[in-house]
Amino acid sequence: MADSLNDTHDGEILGGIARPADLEGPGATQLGEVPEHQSALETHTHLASESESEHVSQEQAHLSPIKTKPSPPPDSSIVRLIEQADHSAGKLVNLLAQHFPCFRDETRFDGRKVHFLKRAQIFVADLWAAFNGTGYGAFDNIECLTMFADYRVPQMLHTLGVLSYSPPLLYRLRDQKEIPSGHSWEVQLRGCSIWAVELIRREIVRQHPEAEGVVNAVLIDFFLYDLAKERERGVGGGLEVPHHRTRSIWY
Ligand SMILES: Nc1nc2c(c(CN[C@H]3C=C[C@H](O)[C@@H]3O)cn2[C@@H]2O[C@H](COP(=O)(O)O)[C@@H](O)[C@H]2O)c(=O)[nH]1
Repeated sequence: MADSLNDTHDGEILGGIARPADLEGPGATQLGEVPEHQSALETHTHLASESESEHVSQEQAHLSPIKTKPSPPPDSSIVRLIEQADHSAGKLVNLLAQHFPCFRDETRFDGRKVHFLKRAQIFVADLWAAFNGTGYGAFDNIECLTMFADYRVPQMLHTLGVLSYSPPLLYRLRDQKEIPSGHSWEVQLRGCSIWAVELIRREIVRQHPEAEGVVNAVLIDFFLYDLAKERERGVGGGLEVPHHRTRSIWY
């Protein structure tokens, strides 16, 4: 799935395993090494062992004290970040993930790192939608965002017959038992939803060439999410199976 995203879109799609080449920067490289509880901007510290401490204190006796300047607090003012992104939706997503650990929605699948960045992407899409693509909501490449991989859209895609589930997964969903965050099923539900929405987008464009550059994953996601909410209220036939249950901060 991810390889095809990469092959066909030249790394433009942000979610899934693909990561846009033009968005890789020092921040992006750093992300992989920063534990979730530690801000990417925090200084790396380590607790010295007892022998190290002794060694250090003997050495320090011969050295003048080192004056360390406290590092300035990170400028994570949201307007500054938006300006820094320079109208690139992908850049803003990565800046948000870099500055706010709670947006750093990344996991591993099949030995590879996967960047979903759902909340960072929905932030940018909200900005785009709320400002109607102008001012702070003006982005040159809104089409580089993926759908927002959580639990409503996969449920809707399944109800529409776009996604089909293996029997063990179906049992788990019907039982409404938890699927742990990062479990292969959860990652596949999210990843396949991204790919399914991309395939829907391509099919729309194939049938309506004038929709190229107009229809994007954000709009398809908003449509499917609203549809899922309607179906939940019993409008239009309900939903086939319950949505997956995962406790996580990433949705
Ligand atoms: N894929 C996708 N997920 C979406 C939305 C929305 C609705 N849109 C706006 C809402 C706030 C932001 O400003 C969004 O633009 C909420 N959610 C997610 O559903 C969850 C809320 O659960 P419940 O309320 O029970 O459906 C929560 O994880 C939330 O992030 C969407 O459009 N697409």
